[in-house]
Amino acid sequence: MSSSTPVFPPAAEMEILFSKQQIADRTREIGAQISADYKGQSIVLIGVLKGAAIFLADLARAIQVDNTFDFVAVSSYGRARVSSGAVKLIKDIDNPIEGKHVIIVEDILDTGLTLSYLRGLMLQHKPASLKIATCLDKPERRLVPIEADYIAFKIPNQFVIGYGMDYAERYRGVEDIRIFPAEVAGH
Ligand SMILES: O=P(O)(O)OC[C@H]1O[C@H](OP(=O)(O)OP(=O)(O)O)[C@H](O)[C@@H]1O
Ligand code: HPA
Ligand SMILES: [Mg+2]
Repeated sequence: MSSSTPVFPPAAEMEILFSKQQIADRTREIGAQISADYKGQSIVLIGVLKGAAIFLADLARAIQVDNTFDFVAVSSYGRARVSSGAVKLIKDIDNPIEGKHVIIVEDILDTGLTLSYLRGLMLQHKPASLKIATCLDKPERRLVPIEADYIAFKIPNQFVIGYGMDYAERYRGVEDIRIFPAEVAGH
């Protein structure tokens, strides 16, 4: 096969890191934690397209307090490989968040470049409070100091797919979080 031919092995052949059931259980726990922390208040969840869409959909249904949600999209050129890590906003929030309790929702916190950029941007809108919820945290890869307030799972430095996360836009709909084979990622 030519080296430029994309290889998309079946997800079923990849090792499961977290099963659909484990993800559902942790999401429910985080939803309960958020519901307790914001008791009697309203919150705005801001999902970061596209990866966070699926976690946000599940998390929103696990939160018992009044909530709305919105989405932002960013483009990142060479983010994973270049430490300059320029990030640009390509879709802003639809509704104002000034004075609101905001939680940015991500699928994965990796180098931290996406979330530190978004955090700075959202703070300019003067929310009453701003927190971060992420399904996965890969602390070993951090290039900028940033931590999430709600984390479903911490993971080692392995490339994962599923539950919203992609390899070349594939596998986002895979229900478990699986380890993408390093030999394919590095081909
Ligand atoms: O901490 P970082 O190193 O910035 O990486 C994490 C970000 O990278 C991925 O998104 P990506 O920009 O690949 O787009 P996607 O959400 O559409 O997959 C992931 O969904 C996070 O948003
Ligand atoms: N998988 C998918 N997308 C990602 C990852 C990962 O491990 N890290 C940052 N973006
Ligand atoms: Mg993303």
